[in-house]
Amino acid sequence: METQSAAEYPHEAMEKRPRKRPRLTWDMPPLLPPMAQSSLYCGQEYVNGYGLNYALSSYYYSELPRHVSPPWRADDKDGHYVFGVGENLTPRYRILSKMGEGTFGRVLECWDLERMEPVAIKIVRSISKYREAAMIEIDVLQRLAKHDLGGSRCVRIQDWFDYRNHICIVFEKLGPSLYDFLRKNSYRSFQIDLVRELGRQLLDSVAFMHDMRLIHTDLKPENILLVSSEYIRVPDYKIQTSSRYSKDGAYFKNIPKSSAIKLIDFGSTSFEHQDHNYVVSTRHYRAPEVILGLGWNSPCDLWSVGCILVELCSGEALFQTHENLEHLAMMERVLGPLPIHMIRKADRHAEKYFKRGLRLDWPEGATSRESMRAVGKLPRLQNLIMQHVDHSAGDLIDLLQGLLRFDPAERLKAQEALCHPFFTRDFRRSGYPL
Ligand SMILES: Nc1ncnc2c1ncn2[C@@H]1O[C@H](COP(=O)(O)OP(=O)(O)OP(=O)(O)O)[C@@H](O)[C@H]1O
Repeated sequence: METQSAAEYPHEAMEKRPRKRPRLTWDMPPLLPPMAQSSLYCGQEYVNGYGLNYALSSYYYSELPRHVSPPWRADDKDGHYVFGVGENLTPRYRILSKMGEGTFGRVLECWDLERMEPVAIKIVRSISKYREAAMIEIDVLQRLAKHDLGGSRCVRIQDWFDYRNHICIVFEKLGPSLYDFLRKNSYRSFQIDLVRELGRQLLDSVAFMHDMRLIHTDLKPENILLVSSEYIRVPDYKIQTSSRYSKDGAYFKNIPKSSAIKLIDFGSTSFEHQDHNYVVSTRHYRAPEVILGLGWNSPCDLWSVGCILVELCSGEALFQTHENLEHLAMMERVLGPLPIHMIRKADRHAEKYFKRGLRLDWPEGATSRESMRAVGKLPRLQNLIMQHVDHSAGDLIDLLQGLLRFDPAERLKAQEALCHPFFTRDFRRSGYPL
């Protein structure tokens, strides 16, 4: 068994969906990347999909004084800060690479020249609505940090500042997201003991937030980061019996060396006392009450956890859809019929998905044969789990049925889920290292 770092993963040709799915714009076709204005600045991300290597950029930047910020330059057309690898952000932080991008801004790996350690800095777009949301995120992060004494559940904020009209949030640097890990591992599922350990930590973090009357609202594998980038390469016995993967190296899969995870992205976090009727969550993880316009609260996070656990077991998102009616049809296919009392309360935008206010307008309302096929090929929850899980399937199915209850009032709460036999029963199983 060899130990490697996730940053060294080969990019495999099994792309099924974009690296990062925008929260609310996901239902629209993804935007093409803007033309690289200059390969020297933020164009670095367009060089064959990889960042410029540090040595190359430090060649360009060798002329710059070491401890100053670069001269002011205009933001790009989307309000993103234009950066160059190797230059300083402020005199304290040197930019090493780009780690990620979301709706709110870009996350850069930087070297903290004061504490001599790597950090991740989210540079928020210089657009007022994102600046305002960033200030709320900072408030949430500071509340979480105050109460999460061990700092083990949510990413730690180290500092924040306003730089050239960009709110910059300095975080501890974490490893890849669970989504990145699955993707770079050809979407091979995680073994059940790892799913159990990830699920336990995820629910513990959600319970912690809910105790503080905070609702994350955007839980998804992209927003769950492994603390460490290290992984182990092991033989993949499941796949050795399948002819699907017979290329070189395909008999191996990567598993994280440590299962420790933390939540990130509190940009959409909401307070429980607020009025909740707007649309939240990334499509695949969106709860039925959100789609039906019934109003939502903390149970919407537990629905997302249910979808995430299925994805970790199967390797693929459970509800791969872009539209509401198809999404509801998929839910019914996997979980059974929607309760009539929820159908009756659907708001005026959602009532069109139902026939005479009694049942889903499906398959009559389907937009294409392809859509009907996508729904039709989905198995029932029990079968789906049995296909992927060898032991503990019964307990896992029972837990998922509690997390994926249509009625939010009946859905398991995070603390209740943590007490479920899937987590508490003694299987004399091999624990997964934290
Ligand atoms: N502390 C961190 N350490 C390592 N990588 C990080 C860290 N924080 C964020 N990232 C990377 O940056 C990406 C974007 O971060 P984040 O989700 O906070 O941005 P966002 O703009 O709020 O995204 P969204 O569009 O989902 O709201 C993450 O998916 C992850 O890959």
